[in-house]
Amino acid sequence: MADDQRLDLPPRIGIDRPGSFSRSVFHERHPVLIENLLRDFPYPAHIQARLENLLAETLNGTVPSAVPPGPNTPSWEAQIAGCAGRPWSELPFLWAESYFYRRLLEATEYFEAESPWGGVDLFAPQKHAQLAGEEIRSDLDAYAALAEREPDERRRALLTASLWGNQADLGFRTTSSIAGQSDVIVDDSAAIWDLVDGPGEGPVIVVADNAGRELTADLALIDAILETAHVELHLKPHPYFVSDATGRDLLATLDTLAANPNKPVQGLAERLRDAIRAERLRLRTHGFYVLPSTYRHLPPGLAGDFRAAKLVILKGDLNYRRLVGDREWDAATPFGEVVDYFPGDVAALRTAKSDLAVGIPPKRLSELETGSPDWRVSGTHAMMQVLH
Ligand SMILES: O=P(O)(O)OC[C@H]1O[C@](O)(CO)[C@@H](O)[C@@H]1O
Repeated sequence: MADDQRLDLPPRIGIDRPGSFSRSVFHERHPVLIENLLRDFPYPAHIQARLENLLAETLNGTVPSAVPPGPNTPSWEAQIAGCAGRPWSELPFLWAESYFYRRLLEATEYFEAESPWGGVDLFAPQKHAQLAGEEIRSDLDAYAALAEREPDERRRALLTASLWGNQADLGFRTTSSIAGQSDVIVDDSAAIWDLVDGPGEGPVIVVADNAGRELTADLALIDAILETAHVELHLKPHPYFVSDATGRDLLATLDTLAANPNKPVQGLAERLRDAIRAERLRLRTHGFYVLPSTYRHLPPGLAGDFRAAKLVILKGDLNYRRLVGDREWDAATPFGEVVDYFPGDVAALRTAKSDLAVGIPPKRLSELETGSPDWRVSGTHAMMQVLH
């Protein structure tokens, strides 16, 4: 279980505390997630049984020593060696969740070349439903209307849309519905644009999170960034957490944009496709993005890419957990102090959907704790935090 061993870091968030959000993910959300998979796919009996057994194991069992099939075997071997035989209930939240999703791919034979279920994205039905949905259509109508606005106003709107786009996380919606947008608790947006427009030949790297409404908003933001910088969009190499965006999702999203009746949206699809062909927009992926490690343990190649970038924009809650460390931080701890290890300039854009946060001004923090006690996990509060 590679993670930072520094003794002065707060304890890791676990999944054992009754009443905690992290425990509810395993005990309330995952049973529904498995039920949804059994509803969405006509799995044969052996896959149904594997899914049910996996769920039971996570609720009451221990971690087996076998390494689930798929890429990154050496990393998983090392990770599992540190956890085999331990009850799931004792595992750190980040590790347990990441391993759970890897085991889901095993149960559904995702990596089995000879299986008819091999390569079938188990979350595709939910992703497709969102891409075909009314909410995306109305997002794109709003995008089209932005064409009339002043450049600064457009930029502000696109960054805000990408930030709140993170609410559209289908895993989160498994058991919770998000009740509206409250406020942006920390807003470092000016620093983001300064870095994007600043000197240097390096690309702006956008590390994507969810497909669907979030990726759609991210692509509109990327189009605006392309006016002053090259962009690299980093996607997951294979399905992982519920709606995580892969290359296949990106292509489906471009098709959705191209088929939209609004001319400005069709124009967006065309510019993005041209930018990909011309390699001003590069699509990348990396095995690191589907491991339980934090960003403190970046592989050297990816760390070098981040160092050379103008700015790295990390989207979403899971990336935030991996950046900050999934620990019981005092939320008033300065963001820069916690992430000063990061190899380059970094911006985190997330709606808060898990227990951790840092960089909240103390006065604001006490207002939140009294006025909106569930602000950390409700998805209704957002933050844009920058280290440079
Ligand atoms: O899609 P995001 O923003 O990374 O969020 C994933 C969310 O799913 C969870 O992992 C729970 O399943 C949360 O902890 C996290 O907030």
